Amino acid sequence: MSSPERRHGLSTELPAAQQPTWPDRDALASAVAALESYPPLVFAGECDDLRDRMAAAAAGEAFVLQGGDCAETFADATADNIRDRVKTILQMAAVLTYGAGMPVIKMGRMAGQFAKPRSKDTETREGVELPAYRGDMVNDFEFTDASRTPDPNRLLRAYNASAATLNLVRAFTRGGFADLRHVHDWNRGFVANAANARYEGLAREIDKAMKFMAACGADFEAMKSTEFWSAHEALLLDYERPLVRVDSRSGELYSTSGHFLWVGERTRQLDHAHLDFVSKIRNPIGMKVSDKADTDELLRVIDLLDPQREPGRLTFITRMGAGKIREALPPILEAVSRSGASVAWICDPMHGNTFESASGYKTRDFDDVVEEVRGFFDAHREVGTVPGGIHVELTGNDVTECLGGAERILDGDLNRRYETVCDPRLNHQQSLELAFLTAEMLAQA
Ligand SMILES: O=C[C@H](O)[C@H](O)COP(=O)(O)O
Ligand SMILES: C=C(OP(=O)(O)O)C(=O)O
Ligand SMILES: [Mn+2]
Repeated sequence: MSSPERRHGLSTELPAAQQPTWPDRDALASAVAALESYPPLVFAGECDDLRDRMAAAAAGEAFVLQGGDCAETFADATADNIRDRVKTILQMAAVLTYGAGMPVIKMGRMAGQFAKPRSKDTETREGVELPAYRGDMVNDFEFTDASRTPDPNRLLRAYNASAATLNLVRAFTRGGFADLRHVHDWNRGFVANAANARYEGLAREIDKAMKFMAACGADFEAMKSTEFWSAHEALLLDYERPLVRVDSRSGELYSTSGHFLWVGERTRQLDHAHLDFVSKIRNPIGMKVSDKADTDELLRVIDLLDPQREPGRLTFITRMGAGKIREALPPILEAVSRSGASVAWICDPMHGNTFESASGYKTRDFDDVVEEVRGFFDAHREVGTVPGGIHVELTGNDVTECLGGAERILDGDLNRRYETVCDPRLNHQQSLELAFLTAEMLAQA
């Protein structure tokens, strides 16, 4: 049996928060050995390319859009769901590209987002206490003892679901589905809906720009495909460590589970395993930063993860809450700027704005989401730093999980299609609205 402890010198000595307790250690060892033998999902050279793209975002020459489910599930990894999520991201990206006047780096919270940190280790329903759902990579959402018991075979199912998802994403984005002319037509359909009349002006401007490009003889054939990157939280170390590989070109370590990995708010302790793990891989990496982040601690994180101050290496994904960002973000931006690090800044307007609705659903209000993005742009303007992108939990489906938006989803509507197994996502319509509103902010930035 191979030993994950010694593989590539990736330590398992350090404490790691939010890891499951696998009851069957032999099954875990077999699953880890199988993962070690599987082909990489991404190639190191692609990760290098993405690092270059992220350097442009850090410098204000590109804008990042990261989007996808809070928690992917095996059952929902269907062609239709994947297509509709990619379509939503492409539509948002087209609008943002126009607003920003810059390339948009498109990244799915996809093909690996199968593990979740939780506030509590257990969940209690009607007096029955079971392990919390920790993502399909660990256990099943169904509330039974058997389903909630962590099962290491799920690590292999997660790998397979990620491989199938990434394969289809690559096919969609390279095989003609991403044609800018289709994407623009879809967006015309969106503004044709009377509820979205507010966005007609911007859509008309984009229409004119497309006609202008066509008249100038722009090569639309070259715009039939696009780069699209995979990203997920590097949470479950029994999945991440075995998928680390030595790049045959450089001898350096890369995660091959996704192009971009981030460390979450609950696992970013400086002396713990997750930051140590990402410090050892060459991929572009991110870390979530809440309003509770201490600036001295962030400077030490930079020294650990980006000692060479390499543009594109490190991204901070801020998630502070609409009511806190204007106060909490500027001092952090100032301190990080002074350190000389060239980090990319991305706004996650979701995780600081979660609350329980009167009817008991975990939800977010669309207005809070927009307000946090506005606060993000304002904070960067105030300090003179670069707002580099947004990070959104979304789906291409017409779910009812977040309140508000032009369709005015109310608390009483949430039960109609509340389908997430973890956090509430913007639906297709709300996602496009956010893109139009962010494009307006970018145009003014
Ligand atoms: O996306 C992540 C959630 O915010 C995290 O898993 C915590 O959720 P919980 O408070 O429902 O456990
Ligand atoms: C758990 C998540 O976020 P955070 O680490 O910011 O809480 C998430 O992105 O789903
Ligand atoms: Mn989430």
